[in-house]
Amino acid sequence: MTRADRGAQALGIPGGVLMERASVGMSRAILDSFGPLAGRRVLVAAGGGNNGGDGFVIARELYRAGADVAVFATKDEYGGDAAVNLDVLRNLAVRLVGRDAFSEELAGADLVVDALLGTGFEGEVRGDLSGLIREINDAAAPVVAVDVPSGVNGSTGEVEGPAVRADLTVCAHAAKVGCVVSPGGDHAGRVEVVDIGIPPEAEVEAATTWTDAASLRGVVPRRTGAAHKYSAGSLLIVAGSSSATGATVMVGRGAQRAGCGIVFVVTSESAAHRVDAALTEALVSGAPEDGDGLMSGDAVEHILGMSERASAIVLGPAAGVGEGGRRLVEGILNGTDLPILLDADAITNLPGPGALAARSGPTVITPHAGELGRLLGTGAKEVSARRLSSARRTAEESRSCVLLKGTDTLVAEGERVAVNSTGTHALATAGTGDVLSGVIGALLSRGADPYDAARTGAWAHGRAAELWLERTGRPVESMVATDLFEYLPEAFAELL
Ligand SMILES: NC(=O)C1=CN([C@@H]2O[C@H](COP(=O)(O)OP(=O)(O)OC[C@H]3O[C@@H](n4cnc5c(N)ncnc54)[C@H](O)[C@@H]3O)[C@@H](O)[C@H]2O)[C@@H](O)CC1
Ligand SMILES: [K+]
Repeated sequence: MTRADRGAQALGIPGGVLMERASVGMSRAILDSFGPLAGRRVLVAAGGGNNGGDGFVIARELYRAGADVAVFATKDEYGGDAAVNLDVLRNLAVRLVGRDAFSEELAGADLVVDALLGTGFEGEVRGDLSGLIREINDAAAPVVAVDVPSGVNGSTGEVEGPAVRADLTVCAHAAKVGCVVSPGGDHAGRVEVVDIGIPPEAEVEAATTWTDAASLRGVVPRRTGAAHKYSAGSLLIVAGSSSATGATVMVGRGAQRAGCGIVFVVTSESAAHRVDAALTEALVSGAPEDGDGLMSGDAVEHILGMSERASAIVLGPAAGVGEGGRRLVEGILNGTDLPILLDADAITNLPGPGALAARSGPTVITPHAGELGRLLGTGAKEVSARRLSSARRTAEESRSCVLLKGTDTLVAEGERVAVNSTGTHALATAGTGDVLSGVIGALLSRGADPYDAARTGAWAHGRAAELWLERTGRPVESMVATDLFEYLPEAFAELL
């Protein structure tokens, strides 16, 4: 954003013009959501930088719309465009209030505009600003954040101290990373983007992008007229144990609904007939198991033999954790160059991200924060606090594609990170992760590259859950993972 902003100014567009356009657009968005504001009390809290400058223009615009506007400015002296716009307010019937009157204004406000800190902020909020932020969060009035909720790092989504909890965040030019990546994203409320007039010459290619349907056009591999079941994608699923067959079935059915031509399954010998009965269209075989009913290291040979008929492998769900599992994972990773997706127990069986770096074939891992925390040795809490950098770091150290699950599922590979746009908390239920592995595995088997397979899979999986909610009108709590199968085809249809 900073580079796009500077680029526009280097082309000759004055910073004050960008500020005016941003703030006028934001004001319109505010009025659309909370208007009409005639006679209503609005409190604008403005910080010392250009985010505060935006706040001054928004104050002027909402005043023009008839609101009773009070502005609290944190600094005594302003410079540049912010100073110009603060001076305009002195000529209008907008009340400029001091810190002593802030709390009282806040108590009487119908709407609060948070223009304290924007993209110029990082680290932990210093000084009196943290007190202001706490007060805003305790107030009854709805809160609109300008560009980024104050206290949220706009570039990473990290939150190190108090941060504003907004109902609406209005972003200039593009959604800020911090407004969509957790935990910052959980502070942003609804996110709206307003155009501020950045010309194409000043556009910057972002390292972090938003996976929406438009960004996936042309990415999903199509089945051609000359296809046979192998050319349409042949996936080998290595999963489950004698006592756990459900996950295997979920992966298989997810893969089938994501267009995989043929699914092979290898599972523990004593479970094979049950998986076979549940997966009508799949070819299921059993592999040697240990005393606990888990596939043992001895299963590697059988699995590698089966892999000769496959174009991708999904390795992991419910296969068990331990010495046998470790030998299994190691043997498969080193034994084939096929694209491999590792999930759940297969991730836990890895000694560290470096264990994947030596592979010559493509690898995708799909951990949640707990699994990634174990893999990195940092713990789930640290991963949850720094999702973007944790995913990036893992992608770098493992030289793999990393899908970090969450409400803001991230897909990281090399320098790139994609933030998924679909999904609902209905997905917070057992088995949905297995379905996701199957979907991504199917896309890998159909020839999609790992990054595209992972972000397409995440998008379609989230979209299927949204469609289930829309079509059935049922409460989020009642969704089960198998509900996704009916809606995956419709989700994919939206991408074709
Ligand atoms: N031409 C431009 O530059 C445009 C800027 N825009 C607005 O300007 C914002 C960026 O402005 P700035 O770069 O001036 O930065 P900000 O206004 O986001 O932040 C700078 C202010 O925050 C304070 N600050 C920084 N770190 C702090 C910390 N840890 N604790 C307490 N205070 C801290 C600084 O002292 C300074 O007063 C954007 O978010 C957007 O709202 C938009 O108006 C679009 C155009
Ligand atoms: K803000």
